[in-house]
Amino acid sequence: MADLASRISKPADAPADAPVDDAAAPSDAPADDAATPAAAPDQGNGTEKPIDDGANSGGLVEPTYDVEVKLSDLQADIESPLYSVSSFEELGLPKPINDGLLAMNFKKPSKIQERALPLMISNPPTNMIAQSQSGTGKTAAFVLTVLSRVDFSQPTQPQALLLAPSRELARQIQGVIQTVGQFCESLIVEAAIPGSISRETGVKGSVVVGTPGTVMDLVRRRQFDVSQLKVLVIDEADNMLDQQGMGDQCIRVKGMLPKTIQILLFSATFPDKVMNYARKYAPNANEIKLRHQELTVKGISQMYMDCPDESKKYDILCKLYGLMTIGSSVIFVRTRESANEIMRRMEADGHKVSALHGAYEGQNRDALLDDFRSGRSKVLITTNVLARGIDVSSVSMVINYDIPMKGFGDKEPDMETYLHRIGRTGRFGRVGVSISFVYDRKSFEALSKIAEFYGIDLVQLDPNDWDLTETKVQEVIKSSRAAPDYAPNALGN
Ligand SMILES: Nc1ncnc2c1ncn2[C@@H]1O[C@H](COP(=O)(O)OP(=O)(O)OP(=O)(O)O)[C@@H](O)[C@H]1O
Repeated sequence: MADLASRISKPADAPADAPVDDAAAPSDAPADDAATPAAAPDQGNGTEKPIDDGANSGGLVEPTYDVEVKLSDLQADIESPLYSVSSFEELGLPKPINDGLLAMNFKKPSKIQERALPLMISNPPTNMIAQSQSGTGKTAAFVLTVLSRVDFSQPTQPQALLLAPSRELARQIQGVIQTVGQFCESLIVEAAIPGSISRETGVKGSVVVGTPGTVMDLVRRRQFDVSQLKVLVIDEADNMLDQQGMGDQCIRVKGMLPKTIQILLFSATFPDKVMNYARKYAPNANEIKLRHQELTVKGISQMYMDCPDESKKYDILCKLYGLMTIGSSVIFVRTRESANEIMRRMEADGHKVSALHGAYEGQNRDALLDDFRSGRSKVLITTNVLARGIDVSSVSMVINYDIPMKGFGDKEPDMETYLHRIGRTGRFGRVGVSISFVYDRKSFEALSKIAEFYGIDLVQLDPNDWDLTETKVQEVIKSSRAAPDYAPNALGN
C-alpha cells in the first residue's frame, strides 16, 4: 500500500473531481444497479442481449494446477473463519437435513455455522444479527435454520420467508435450500421474483425466497398467505435495510408478517449506521459481529493496476485477458452502459464475454448467470447488481474496472461494495485475485482509503511490465482450482 499512498501524494495526472465512470456512459446513467436496489432487481424491460458460450477464448482456459492449501487444513486452523471444533451431527439437526449436508460433502461446519446455528435453532426462537466474511457459509447457516423450523406435513403453507436484494441471489438461495433439503419429504421452495409465481395459484410452497418488491405485491394481491410464517431471513441485510436502498420495503414487508416471527439478518458487512436499524428491525437479537480489520478474506490477493489514464484502462484490461490463463472472472463496472460498451469492444477484439445488469429482462439474466455458473461463459461484465452473494466457486479473478463509489456525486469510496465485489472469488478457502484499476487522484485516493480501512496491503501491478504482472497474478490463480476434498458447490459449480 505504500506505493499507492506515495503515488497519491504526488501531483496526479487528472483533477480530483475527474469523472470515474466509463467515458462511454451517458451522464444520466444510474450510478449502478445496487444504488437503486429497490427498482433494479425487480425491473425487467431489457434490451436484447446475445448469449455467448464463452469457452476457450482469449487464453481463458480452465487452469489445471495443483492446489496448495486443502480445505481440511483450513478447517483445522483456529485463525480461519472456516474453523470449527464440532460436527454437523452435534448440532442436533433432523436426519434428512444431515443427509442433505452429507450429499453436499459438507464435512464440518464453518465458524459462522458452528457459532450461529445453536443460537438460531434453539427454542424459544431468538432473533439473530450475524456477520461473517464473504464465502464462509452464511447461506447454509440460515438455510439449516429455516429447514429445521418447517413443518413438512404442510408443504403448501408458507412457513419461512427469505429476502435477497437481487433475483439472482434469490434464485441461488432457492437452489441451496432445495439441495440441502433434498431428503426433506415434500419440501416446496418457491421464488418470489418477477414472473415466477402464477397468478392463478399464488404462492404454494413452505419456503419462499424473494425480492422485497415482488413479495410485497404478492401479499397485497392476497396471493401469498403470510399468516403462518415462523421465520424471516434477510440476506445482505445491511444493504437491504439501508434507507438509501430497500429499507422502506423491508420495513413494510415486516409489518405484514406475524409479530412473533423469528428474524435472522445476515451479511459480510454491517456498517455502524445500518447496525442501528438492524437492532430495531430484529429486536433483542443475538449478535455475531466482526471488526472491519477482520473482514478481508486471506485467500484473496488484492492488487491494483496503476493505469496511466482512463482511456488506457480498456487496453490494459484486454491485455490482461489476452496474456493470461484465467478461470472464470467477473469485471465490475460503474454503469450498465459501461458494461455494454466493454462487452462490445472485447467481443470486437475477439474475446468471448457476457454482460449482465439490471436493464436486461429477468429470464435473460437467469440464462446469462446459468451460463456463467456452468462455465459456458467465463467472463462476466456486470454492475453492483451482482456484487453481493453470488457464489460461483470457479471465479479466480475479480476486476474492479471502476472503484466502487457512493454518496452524492459518487464522492466517497464504497467500502462495503468493494468487499462484496472482491468476495466473488476466494470462496470457502479457495484462492483468487482482485485487481482494482486506478488512474487519477480520485480513484487513487478512494482505493487508498479502502485499503486503510480494512488494513490491506495492496500489491501494485505495472502495466508496462507484463512479465512481472503475469507472474504476480499467476502465482495466485495457478492454485485456484478446487482441492480434491473441497465440497462441491451446492449448485453444481
Ligand atoms: N460447511 C461447509 N463445508 C464445505 N463447503 C461449504 C460449507 N458451508 C458452505 N460451503 C460452501 O461455501 C461456499 C460459500 O458459501 P456461501 O455462499 O454461503 O457464502 P456466504 O458467507 O454467504 O458469502 P457472501 O458473503 O459472499 O454471500 C458455497 O459454495 C457453499 O456451498
